Amino acid sequence: MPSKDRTPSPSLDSFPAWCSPSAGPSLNTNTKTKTKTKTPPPHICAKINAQVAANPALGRPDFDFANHVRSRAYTIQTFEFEDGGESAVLLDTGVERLLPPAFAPPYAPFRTGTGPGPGPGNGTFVIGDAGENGLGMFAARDIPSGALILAEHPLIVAPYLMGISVRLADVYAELFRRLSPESRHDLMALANSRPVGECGALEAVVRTNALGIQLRVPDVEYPEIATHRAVFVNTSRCNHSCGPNARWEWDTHTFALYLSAVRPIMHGEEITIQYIACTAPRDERRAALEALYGFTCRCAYCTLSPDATEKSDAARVWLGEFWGSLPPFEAWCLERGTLTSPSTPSDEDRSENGEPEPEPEPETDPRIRAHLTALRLIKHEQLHVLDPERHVDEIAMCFGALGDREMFRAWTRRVRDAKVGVVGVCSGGAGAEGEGAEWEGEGKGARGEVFRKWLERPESFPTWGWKVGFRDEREEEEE
Ligand SMILES: C[S@@+](CC[C@H](N)C(=O)[O-])C[C@H]1O[C@@H](n2cnc3c(N)ncnc32)[C@H](O)[C@@H]1O
Repeated sequence: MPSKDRTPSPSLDSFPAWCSPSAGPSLNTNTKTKTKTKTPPPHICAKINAQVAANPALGRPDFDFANHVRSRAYTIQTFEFEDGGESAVLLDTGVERLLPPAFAPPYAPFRTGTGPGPGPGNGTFVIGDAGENGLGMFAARDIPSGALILAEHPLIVAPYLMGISVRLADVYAELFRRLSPESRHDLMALANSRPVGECGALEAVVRTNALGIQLRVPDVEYPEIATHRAVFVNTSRCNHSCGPNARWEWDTHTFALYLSAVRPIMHGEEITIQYIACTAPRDERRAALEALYGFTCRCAYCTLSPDATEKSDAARVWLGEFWGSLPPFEAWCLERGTLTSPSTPSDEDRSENGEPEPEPEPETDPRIRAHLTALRLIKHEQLHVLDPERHVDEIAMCFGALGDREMFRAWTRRVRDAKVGVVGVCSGGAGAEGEGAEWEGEGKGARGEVFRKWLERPESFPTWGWKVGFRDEREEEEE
């Protein structure tokens, strides 16, 4: 039961594009040109290289800005979508070549925007007052875990790092000029948290509201950072929480973002996302949000008592390192390596967040114990963005490998309920209002069949009895 790997949304740094005059490729707004360029001054390259290397979200410790600039050429254009949306984009010509000739329609009910201020949303969310945090997005109905909240195209997209010799402000001004008056209005109505005078108003709005989307950069001599800044009318209204109840995913095929619930969200509850990965300790998270987005996080997980913060930090760091330190499933089947569990929060702590996961039996296998601990900590820290289903999946696989019919069936039912019974989209569609709209499941047929087969005949599960088999073989060898 392999589950889909999700990469965390990368955070955005705040250093300016290289602005040295007449040394980088120029911005060509009409044609796709490749300009021979001089290498930027070494002090600029060194500064940018250091900043990229220091940002783990970019994953490029070896980045070389001089090479990057030498191989760059950009186009600037407006995409108009059949659903009425529009995006003004500045793209590397290599990125642009990889885009489909026409974008597929979004996979789901779509709404381009709700206007600049508090508004009706799409029947699933509304934009409203979030107190000290300004405006925010709120659930306009109960939203089940896994359900899609909205899909939307970005208003503006530009590379995070531009090897370009024009001022960043001019790039954004040109993108802005290409938008319709409504889109310009929506864009400039978004929040601005940058200090006055740090940069122009437009750039400040982009920096405050941009999410880091990934657009692959192909066939260039020096493959570069795929992170691009993208600003959205609605999703950019979502405030950050270190225990968010929603996640967004970018899809290049439809050139759209999909926002979905990671746990049930109650009617009226604020819909939050994470701007940075939230498995770092509190002080690191706060410092990153301060540096990257210019605000001090006020979420419930950043304002715990010192004692609770210490426990929360330990749990988050442990969860963040979990998959990297877990020996491969096959190695576990061969009994090579285990993963030790950290100390877990006490029962009283856990009761705040609903029913705790059941304590594992003392004789439970260490790998299964570790997954159970992870599930408990995810629930306690409200870190459902970390995919609790992945742990449920693995627990079912482990019980399968151990040949434990009862537990395999119990956990496989949980996997099935999460994957098959799960809601997909709000069938009321864009603009559906009131109680009439229903949540539809997806993929019930074929996937449901597979689960039925495994539940009826656990031996048909691909890795059934593996661990027992290897143990028996070893015992025979030893004899
Ligand atoms: C992308 S905007 C989010 C929408 C914004 N609240 C609005 O009024 O449009 C980001 C800004 O919202 C505020 N914000 C978001 N999450 C916050 C949090 N957890 N704590 C404090 N301020 C937050 C900060 O001012 C931040 O710069």
